[in-house]
Amino acid sequence: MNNPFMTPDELEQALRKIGAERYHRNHPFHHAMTDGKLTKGQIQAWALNRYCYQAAIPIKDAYILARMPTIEGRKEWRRRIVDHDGDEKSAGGIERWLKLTTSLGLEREYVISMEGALPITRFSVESYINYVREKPLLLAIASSLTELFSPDIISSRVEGMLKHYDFITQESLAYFTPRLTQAPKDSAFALDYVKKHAITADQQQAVLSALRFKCDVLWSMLDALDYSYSTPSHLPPGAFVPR
Ligand SMILES: O=C(O)c1cc(C(=O)O)c2c(n1)C(=O)C(=O)c1cc(C(=O)O)[nH]c1-2
Repeated sequence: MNNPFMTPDELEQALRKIGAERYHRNHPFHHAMTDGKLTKGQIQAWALNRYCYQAAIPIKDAYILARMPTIEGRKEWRRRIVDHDGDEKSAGGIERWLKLTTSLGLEREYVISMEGALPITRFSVESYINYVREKPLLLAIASSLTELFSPDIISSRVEGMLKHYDFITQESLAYFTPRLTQAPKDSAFALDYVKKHAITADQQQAVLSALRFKCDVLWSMLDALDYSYSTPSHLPPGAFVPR
């Protein structure tokens, strides 16, 4: 099928439509979380599995950084890595995520080992890293565009969790506060890049499928949690068992 060439703004609209339909904000597990329907064990499992994603982000960003041809682009992508890994002055996002898992009663070393993560979590995260490593730079950058939609899900998550779970505090959710300013900065750069560099109809279609792929990564991680922790007998061998 021949797809027509879109203006950059039409491309942005098409990307936003994908987010509206496929972003993990629409997942039943997210709704259960924000409606106060999850047990502490399910929230522990979510935080433990999500650690794998957090830990992968600077790795995939390093693959992008290595291929960025401009100083401006490298500076931007280096900042993203520092946001997650931290520097001499401040702890990064991964460390802040570990504060959350620790506050939930999970042992730091156990979380970092990823031993208790679900197989699908590991496969999804690995496929994201591989995607970024193997695809052209344009698509690697496009796959980060789920961040266009993350401030909204983060706000609803934080609000819902603080309202419904007495074991969650503002402090334990501190990971998310800087994300509300970091993510718009990240996604503004990435969106601008994609709008400028997707210059054929085929490239535009590829950009859209990169975003669909990334939505699938996030969606499958919640599918796995939903399936495995709704019914204890669905737990794969070796996975974290809530006590
Ligand atoms: O809380 C969320 O639901 C959520 C989603 C996403 C996302 O949409 O990929 C990211 C984050 N958080 C996040 O904290 C983060 O640092 C991040 C980096 C990226 C990326 O692909 O480069 N996505 C996300």
